Amino acid sequence: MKRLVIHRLGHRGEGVARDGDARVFVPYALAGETVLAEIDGEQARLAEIVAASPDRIAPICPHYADCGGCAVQALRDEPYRAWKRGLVETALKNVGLSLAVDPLVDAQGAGRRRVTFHARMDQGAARVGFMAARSHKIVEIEACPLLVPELSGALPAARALAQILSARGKPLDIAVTATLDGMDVDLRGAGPLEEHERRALIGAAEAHDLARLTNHGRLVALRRTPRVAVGRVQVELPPGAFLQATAVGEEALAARVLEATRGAKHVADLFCGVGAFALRLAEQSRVAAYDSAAPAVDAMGAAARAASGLKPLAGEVRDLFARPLTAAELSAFDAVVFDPPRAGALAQAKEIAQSTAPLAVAVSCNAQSFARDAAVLVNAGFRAQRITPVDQFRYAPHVEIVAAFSRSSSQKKAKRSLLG
Ligand SMILES: C[S@@+](CC[C@H](N)C(=O)[O-])C[C@H]1O[C@@H](n2cnc3c(N)ncnc32)[C@H](O)[C@@H]1O
Repeated sequence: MKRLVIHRLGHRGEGVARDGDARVFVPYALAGETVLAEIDGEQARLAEIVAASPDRIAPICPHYADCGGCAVQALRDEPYRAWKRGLVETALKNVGLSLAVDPLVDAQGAGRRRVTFHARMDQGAARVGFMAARSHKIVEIEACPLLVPELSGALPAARALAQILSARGKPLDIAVTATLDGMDVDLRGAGPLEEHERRALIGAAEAHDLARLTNHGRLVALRRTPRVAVGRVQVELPPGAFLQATAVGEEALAARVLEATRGAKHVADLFCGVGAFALRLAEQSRVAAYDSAAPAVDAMGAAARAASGLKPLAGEVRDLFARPLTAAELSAFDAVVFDPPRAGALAQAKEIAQSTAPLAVAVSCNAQSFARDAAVLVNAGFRAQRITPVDQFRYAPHVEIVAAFSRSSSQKKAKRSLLG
């Protein structure tokens, strides 16, 4: 057991201490605290807080520090917000960008509208909950206070579904999304179902009033078609489709995307998903939207066709990692919005940099890949107008970012002559 002084909160939310020349990460310890910890390489297990930080508060959840979902729940609001905003500032500094970052926007709203539980089978019994941090151990929980009330039945439903498949002995991921029509559940890990399992799952879907149950995206039970509201439009959600974690988070990101692109006649929305931005953008601009997930692009298109008063919205299925929009293609747009997965969009950012597009709006769920892609734009003459961190994963080390980058017409002209 070692006595350690925590000097800062790291980017995964753990306390960072020094043990001689070595750096040690102590989960659940806060900056300024003196703790006793068991050290194992770079990691340490918090055994006792000898001197607590004045910023330490009681966590809201009894499973905190067990279930692995929340990294920082025992920190006062103000330092918590400073830490999250600092994640973005630090990532930018690490790529040589010293840019102003807005205060953190709280986007917890009514709670997270999607959750993935894990199930492990133990002698014919399903254990369902969250995975402990840095472990495959399942922590069985009673409820998660971060979820929307519409997901209050998600755990009992997940337990019932997992129990039906427990004889397989395979671990499962059970993704549950709250929709306008009830819970939409997608099972992963079971493989193809036997007929008796399918029948039992259909029974459980009825008993737990699920809107839809799919297995690896394949329909098991459809009781109501799950829809989500996107602005004033409704979208029929394809199984397993991406959705921003909170409704308020999606609105906060979309509001900033709309504000930045106001006045743009023709906008590209790259990595559009089911159209969280594209369907709203189509209220003010002509939009071309791209994503590699065909069901998402189809759902967005159907929603646009059913809506009235939207400007033209063209959806295209395209793998933007393998085949990013080229600089020449991008030059047709007045603004380019891109919202890639965690890996970021390096190839796409390089094409934006080479294009004559005057405005790029980056939305990201990863501060490191955001900073790397932002550096590509800034080095090509774009100036950051506004960088806003949005907190829809409260207590977790994830932060969403929305940032607008613009460049002057002389820089556009220089690019145009390069492109010929
Ligand atoms: C962070 S989500 C954003 C979706 C949408 N903008 C939203 O806010 O709901 C990232 C999207 O990238 C898509 N995607 C992942 N890999 C891709 C690729 N290689 N090419 C194009 N789209 C991809 C996913 O299908 C997903 O819809």
